[in-house]
Amino acid sequence: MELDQNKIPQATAKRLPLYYRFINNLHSQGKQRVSSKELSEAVKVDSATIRRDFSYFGALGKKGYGYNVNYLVTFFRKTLDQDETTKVALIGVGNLGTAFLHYNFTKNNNTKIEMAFDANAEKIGDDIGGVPVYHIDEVEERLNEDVSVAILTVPAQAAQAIADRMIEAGVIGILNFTPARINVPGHVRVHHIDLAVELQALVYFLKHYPMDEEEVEEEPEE
Ligand SMILES: NC(=O)c1ccc[n+]([C@@H]2O[C@H](COP(=O)([O-])OP(=O)(O)OC[C@H]3O[C@@H](n4cnc5c(N)ncnc54)[C@H](O)[C@@H]3O)[C@@H](O)[C@H]2O)c1
Repeated sequence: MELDQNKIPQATAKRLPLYYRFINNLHSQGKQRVSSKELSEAVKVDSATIRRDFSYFGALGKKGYGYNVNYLVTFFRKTLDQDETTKVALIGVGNLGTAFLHYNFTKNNNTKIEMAFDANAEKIGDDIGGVPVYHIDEVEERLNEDVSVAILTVPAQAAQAIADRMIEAGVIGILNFTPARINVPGHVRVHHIDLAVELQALVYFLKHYPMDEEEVEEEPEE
């Protein structure tokens, strides 16, 4: 059941946590099997894509049976390294940042926001959703080697300087919610989440690829 990570297309790999969350729920409910149709409805990915994705995992659904939930759970846990918790730092405890701190990520997967930083003295010292908020000037002393991922929810104009600082402190993954494009060295991965772009994409897809209840067609790859 070994998986060569390099052979999984990136688009498939990105859907892994989504699949994992749902399959894990089924598993904890004691379900033994799941059909690609059920999966498709739950994770909102068309069933042809699911079948193709799952074939990369070596999970071949049987007609009239579907997929074996135990197999999938074991596989996803192993692949996503769910035994290990990834520690995350959040920078910018404003509207968006505060909402994230209240959201309990660990319920669904093993990432945990360990600490948060802000430049505003009024926000320092608070404990939001169980996460301590420190002054941004303490980044270097607070961030230890364990924290490898940072979520950026600062104003756009602060994004690059903050990213540089985080990387200097050992961060190798950045989830960037600011509209700013940031430059990073080659060993750092940035995922950019731009709600305006996502919304535009949704509207575009609604216009050009209207949903058809009978659909089995594949969505275009990113
Ligand atoms: N609020 C939203 O719905 C939303 C949606 C999509 C994207 N965004 C983007 O996310 C980012 C945050 O948005 P928001 O609405 O939470 O803004 P906000 O103004 O409420 O929060 C920004 C926080 O960052 C802090 N900050 C400013 N400079 C800093 C620095 N140098 N170091 C550390 N902290 C610093 C501020 O004190 C503040 O607490 C923005 O870039 C925004 O464009 C927001």
